[in-house]
Amino acid sequence: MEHTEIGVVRTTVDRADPEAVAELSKYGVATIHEAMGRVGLMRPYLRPAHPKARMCGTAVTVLLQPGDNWMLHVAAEQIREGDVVVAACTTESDDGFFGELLATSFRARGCVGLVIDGGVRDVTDLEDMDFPVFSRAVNAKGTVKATLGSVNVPVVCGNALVRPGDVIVADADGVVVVPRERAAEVAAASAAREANEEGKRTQFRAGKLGLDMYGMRGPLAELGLRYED
Ligand SMILES: O=C([O-])CC(=O)C(=O)O
Ligand SMILES: [Mg+2]
Repeated sequence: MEHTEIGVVRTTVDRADPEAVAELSKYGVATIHEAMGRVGLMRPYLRPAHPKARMCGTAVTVLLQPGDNWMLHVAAEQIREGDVVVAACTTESDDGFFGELLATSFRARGCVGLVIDGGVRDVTDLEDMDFPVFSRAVNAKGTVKATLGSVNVPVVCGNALVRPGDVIVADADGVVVVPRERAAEVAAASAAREANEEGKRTQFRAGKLGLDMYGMRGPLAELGLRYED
């Protein structure tokens, strides 16, 4: 997707249903990604800026220009309780767009985390604040406020399409985007998947092998797998 909308701030966002967001917050990124049909994952170069980072919320999207964090300040005004800010950039840039000052501002507006296809700084402070951030880099290099981008337009962040109001879940495994219309359905599918895994876990704990649980012996024999002394 091309980033074509520059100089726009959409002030009305159709956010995912809060109950579905609360449901999704119970599940890990791997579970949600699988339950969705193996789609929606951002690229794995987006990493937590500190180990405990985890978040679930509705997206306020930002389109940044490289080396310029002006639109993050514009976005702050659009944040509502429970939002995650998702910041993409018109072209690759790993400067330190965001730090503890912006985190303080975002949190005061109700923001529960940031995903940014760019760099962040002040990561020790972010950890002390327990403000979850996922970024492509940690970089002390600062940014300017000189060029227009956009807020609350569809963006591509970490190779995934994010529309304002979509659900973002991020944990140590990565970042997944759940389209806002699918939030309740994906939460239900995640619950079913988790129940299924609990069944398998119980059997593994009891010593059962995947070979038997998944009926793998027949296909392996058909392919000619031999057991030798
Ligand atoms: O001020 C900035 O441009 C980024 C930063 O370090 C902060 O938000 O603390
Ligand atoms: Mg700072």
